[in-house]
Amino acid sequence: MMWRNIAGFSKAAAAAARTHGSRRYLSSAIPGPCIVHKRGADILHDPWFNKDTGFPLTERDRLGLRGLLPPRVISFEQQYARFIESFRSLERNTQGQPDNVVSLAKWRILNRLHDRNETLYYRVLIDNIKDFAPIIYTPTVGLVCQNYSGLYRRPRGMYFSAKDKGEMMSMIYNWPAHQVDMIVITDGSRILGLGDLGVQGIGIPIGKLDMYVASAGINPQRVLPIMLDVGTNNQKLLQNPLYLGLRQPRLEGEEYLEIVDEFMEAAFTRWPKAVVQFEDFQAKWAFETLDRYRKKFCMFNDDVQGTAGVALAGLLGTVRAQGRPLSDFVNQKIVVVGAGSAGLGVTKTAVQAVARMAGISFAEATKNFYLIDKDGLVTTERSKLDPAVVPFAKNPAEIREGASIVEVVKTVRPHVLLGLSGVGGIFNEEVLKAMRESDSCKPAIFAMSNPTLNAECTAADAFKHAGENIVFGSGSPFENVQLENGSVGHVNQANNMYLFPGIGLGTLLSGARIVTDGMLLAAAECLASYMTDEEVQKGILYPSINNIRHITAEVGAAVLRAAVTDDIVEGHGDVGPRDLSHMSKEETVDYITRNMWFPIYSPLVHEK
Ligand SMILES: NC(=O)C1=CN([C@@H]2O[C@H](COP(=O)(O)OP(=O)(O)OC[C@H]3O[C@@H](n4cnc5c(N)ncnc54)[C@H](O)[C@@H]3O)[C@@H](O)[C@H]2O)C=CC1
Ligand SMILES: CC(=O)C(=O)O
Ligand SMILES: [Mg+2]
Repeated sequence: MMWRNIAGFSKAAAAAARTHGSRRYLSSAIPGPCIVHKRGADILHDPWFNKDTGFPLTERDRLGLRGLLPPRVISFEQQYARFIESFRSLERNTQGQPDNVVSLAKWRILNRLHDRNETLYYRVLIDNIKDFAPIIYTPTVGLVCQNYSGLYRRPRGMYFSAKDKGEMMSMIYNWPAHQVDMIVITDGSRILGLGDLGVQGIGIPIGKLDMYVASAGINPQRVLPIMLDVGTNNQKLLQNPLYLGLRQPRLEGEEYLEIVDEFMEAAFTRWPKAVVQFEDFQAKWAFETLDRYRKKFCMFNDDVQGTAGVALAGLLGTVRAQGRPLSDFVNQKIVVVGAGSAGLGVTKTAVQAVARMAGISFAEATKNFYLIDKDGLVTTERSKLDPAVVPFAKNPAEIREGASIVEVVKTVRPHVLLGLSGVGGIFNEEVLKAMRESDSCKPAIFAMSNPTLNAECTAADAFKHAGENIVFGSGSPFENVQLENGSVGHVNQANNMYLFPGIGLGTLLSGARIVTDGMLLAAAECLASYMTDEEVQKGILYPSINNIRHITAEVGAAVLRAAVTDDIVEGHGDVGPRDLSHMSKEETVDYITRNMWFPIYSPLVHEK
C-alpha cells in the first residue's frame, strides 16, 4: 500500500498543491515562495525550513548552503521513500520484541524526523495516518508521556510554571513565530487514563497539534503546545531525579486559577485571533476553567465538549444501526460508566439531545440515563453528591445506591454501555455477558478510555462475550474482529480526534469570538450524518481515519456555518463576516479546504 502511495506521489503532490495549502501557488503545480530570515546552517537546523538533501543547487547558492550538504540533490519523493523504507526496516528488525519497546522505537524515528524536517514529517504522517496516528497519538503518546523525562532531547512548545507568575506576558513573546492559530494546553493533571503526569503531559498537546496539522491542515508554524506546570501530586515523579517539572505539590484554589488566568491573558494579548483547546485537565479544573473562560476567550475543552460530540454521533449511529428512526434515540437506555470530565460531558449532551428531540425538560430526559462512578450507581441517596452529577442521580427505589456495573446492566438491560472511567477491563466477562440480555437488537459497547490498556474491554472480548450482533467503539484503535459467523466485527475508534480538528479549524476560519453550543452541536450532527445507512448497518459508525481530512473539512464547514448563524464571526484574513454569511454549504467546504496547509517544499527566499 505504501508503495502505491509513493508511485502516485508526483501526481498527488501536484494535485495537492492545487487544492490545499495556505501558501499561494503561482501556477497549478508550482508552490509559491516562502520567506526565510535565516541563512546557511541556521536553515538546516530549523525544521520549519529544512529540506535536508532536498535543497536544489540554485537554492543552496542563494541561501549560503553550498558545501554544507553532500553534493547530490535528493528529490522529495526519494526522501519520502527512504524514510518509509527505514520505518519498515525498523518494523522488521523489532519483530518479536515487547510492544512497548517497538512502539517507542517507532515514536523515536518519527520524532527525529519531526525535529529535523517538518515538511517531510507531516507528509508521511498525512499519507500514512492510519499507521502513524497510533504512534503520535493514542496509545503510544501515553507511553511517551510516562517516559518523557527520560526520552527528552529537545524542547517543543512552551512551558509556563508556577515560578513564572508575573512574567508570562513577557515570556509569551519568547515564542519565535509571529502568528499562532491553535494552542493546545494541559496542566498534566489527568493524562489519558494514566493520571497525574505533571510536566510530562506535554506529549498530549504535541500529539493533538500533530493531529491538527495532519487532519485540519493547520500550518505547523502556527501551532503552539503549552504545558502549565503547577506541580504534581504524583509521588513517583516527585522522587524521580530525572523528573523535569517543578518538584512541588500541585497548586490549588485561587493560586492555581491565577496562573491559568495569567497565561490566558498573555496568550490572547499576543494572538487575539488564536483558538485555545484545553486538554486533559482533571475534572474539577476542566469544568471550572470552561465555565470561567468560554464567554471571554475563544476556547473549548476537548475532553468535555469534543468527546461529547463524538459520543453523541456514535449514539445516534447505534440507533440507525438498529434499523430504527433517529427519533427512537429518546427511548434508548444508556449506562455511562465514569462521571468525570468526559463521562459528564457526554451524559449532559446526550440528555440535551433527548430533551430537544422529545420536546421535554432536561430533568425528564434524564430518565433513561444511568451514571456510574468509582462508588457505583449514582443515586440521590449518596452522601456528599457532587453538584455536577446531581441532575443524573437516580431514585434509589429504582436501583440501589452504589449498584455495580453488572447489577445495573442486568436490571436496566440497556441499549448502550459506554465507558469513560479510565479503568482497564472493568467491562469484564460477566458485564459483557449481561449485555446479551439488552433490550436492543444491536447492543452497543463503547470502551472509550485511553490508552489501550485502560480501555474498559477489548474488541475481541466484547464480540466474544456480548455477542456477534453488537456495535463496538473504543477510544484507542483495535483491529477488526473476525467473527465465528464468518463476518467482520467492526471496530470504531470513538475518539474526539474526529471532531476537535474541525471544531478548531471552523472556529479559526470564521474568526468566531467564542465557541458556542450551536457550533459544537453542528460538529456532532455533521459527524453523525457522515456515514451511509449501508455502512451504519454493518456497524461502521465513524469514517476511516484515512478520510480524516475530508471529514474535518466537513465538520469545519458545519462549525463555521453555525458560528455565522450565531452571529459571532469576525472573518479571517481577507474574508469578512459578510463573505462568510453569503457562502453556500459547498462554498464553505471549499473555503475550508483551500485554507488547509499541505506539506510540500516551497522555494525559500531570504529576507533580512
Ligand atoms: N475516547 C475519547 O475520545 C476520550 C476518552 N477519554 C478517556 O476517558 C477516561 C476518563 O477521562 P475523564 O473523564 O477526564 O477522567 P476523570 O478522572 O475526570 O473521571 C473518571 C471517572 O471514572 C470514575 N471511575 C473510576 N474508577 C471507576 C470504577 N472502578 N468504576 C466506575 N467508575 C470509575 C471516577 O469516579 C470518575 O467519575 C480516560 O481514560 C480518558 O483517556 C477522555 C476524553 C476523550
Ligand atoms: C482522547 C482524549 O482526549 C483522552 O483520552 O483524553
Ligand atoms: Mg484528552
